[in-house]
Amino acid sequence: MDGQLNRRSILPGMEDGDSETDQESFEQVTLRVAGHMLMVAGWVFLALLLIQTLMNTINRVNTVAYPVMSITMLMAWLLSRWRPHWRDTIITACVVLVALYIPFIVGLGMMDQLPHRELHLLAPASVMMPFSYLLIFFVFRMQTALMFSAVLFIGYALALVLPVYVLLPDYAQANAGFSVGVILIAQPVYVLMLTTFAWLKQRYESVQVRTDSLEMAADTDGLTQMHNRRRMTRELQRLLGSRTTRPIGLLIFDIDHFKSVNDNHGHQIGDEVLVQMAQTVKSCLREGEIAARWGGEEFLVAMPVNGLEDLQEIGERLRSSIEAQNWPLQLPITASFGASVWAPPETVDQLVDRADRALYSAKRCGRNCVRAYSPHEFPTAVMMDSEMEAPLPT
Ligand SMILES: Nc1nc2c(ncn2[C@@H]2O[C@H](COP(=O)(O)OP(=O)(O)OP(=O)(O)O)[C@@H](O)[C@H]2O)c(=O)[nH]1
Repeated sequence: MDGQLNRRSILPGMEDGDSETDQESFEQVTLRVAGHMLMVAGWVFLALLLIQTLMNTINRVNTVAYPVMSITMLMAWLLSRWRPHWRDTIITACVVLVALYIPFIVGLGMMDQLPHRELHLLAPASVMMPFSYLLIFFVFRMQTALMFSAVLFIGYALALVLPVYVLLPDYAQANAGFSVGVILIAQPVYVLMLTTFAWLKQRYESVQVRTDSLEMAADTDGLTQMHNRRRMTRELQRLLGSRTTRPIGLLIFDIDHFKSVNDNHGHQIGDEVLVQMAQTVKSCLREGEIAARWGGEEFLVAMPVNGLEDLQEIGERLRSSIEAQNWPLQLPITASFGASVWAPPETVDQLVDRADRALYSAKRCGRNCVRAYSPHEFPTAVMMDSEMEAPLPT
């Protein structure tokens, strides 16, 4: 086991690509639903205006707005075909436009048409309604927002309908009644649009949470909960790319004779040692230092240092605190360390490779020690296990 987990190993049967496909199809669904909603809202809106025109109740504002809105929507449609990746922005812009426009225009129209001062007050209220819905959907979750919106809508409908029949004389009722009808139809359309967006947002958030936890799992070692190799490589690249004034030091260490721990006491004890090792490393970390399980029984720590000596001191502190730990079954667990300081412009691989060579040197020197990379020492540094002579943990 190399300690590296990826999505495949976390969710058996789930391929890496699966989640990406999931997300892609979700985005497609999102856009399709939003597009359908916009189209429905647009058609309802145009139909309402068309009815008004046919019934000759259109006012001077609508005369300008009708062609303007039609042209805007046509251009939005053409634009989204021409630049598909702008589609969600265009759809959002159009929905906001239509959503604001419907009550606004109807409100103005109503002000034009209603003969009684009392009813004039209701017209601006129709402009305020969408903002109220918006606020409700902003504050509450979808189901609660829907409930409040329904209550608000019923109250508003009564406030609109009753005065028309109570206050207006017969001759004005038909005209005002029509405007009131248009306003009332606009309200559910608006709530429907907000509901759709609230639903899409909820879906998006749940996909996001799932994606984040998958990302997290893909970057974390399952046994020790430390960063894994994949994450550490990224962190190292970030560290080397950052403009820190201090040199970057790297420690790589490997538990001594870990195979014999497994062979003599079983893999479960081996795992316990690895978990305790991770806790020991984490407890020794200071701000700005990062650690990972690099693979198997190998760990890596990186941090800004003042030089190679400083790095060796940090390694020595870690080595002695590992040695001083109370390990499962009182095993005499120790680790050997390799240290190297980044020499630009070398890559992450080159830096790790130099630390790894120093680690071989530490193993060769009897283990349980810290060795720094020295370029003169390593032309033939790779040693066989049999040449190493530290005592085995029993
Ligand atoms: N329990 C357990 N063992 C692991 C895990 N990953 C790797 N190992 C074991 O770690 C051991 C590594 O052994 P070697 O590479 O021979 O190294 P070593 O015995 O530590 O010897 P030196 O490094 O030379 O001191 C192998 O027996 C692996 O099976 C793990 O996740 N859990």
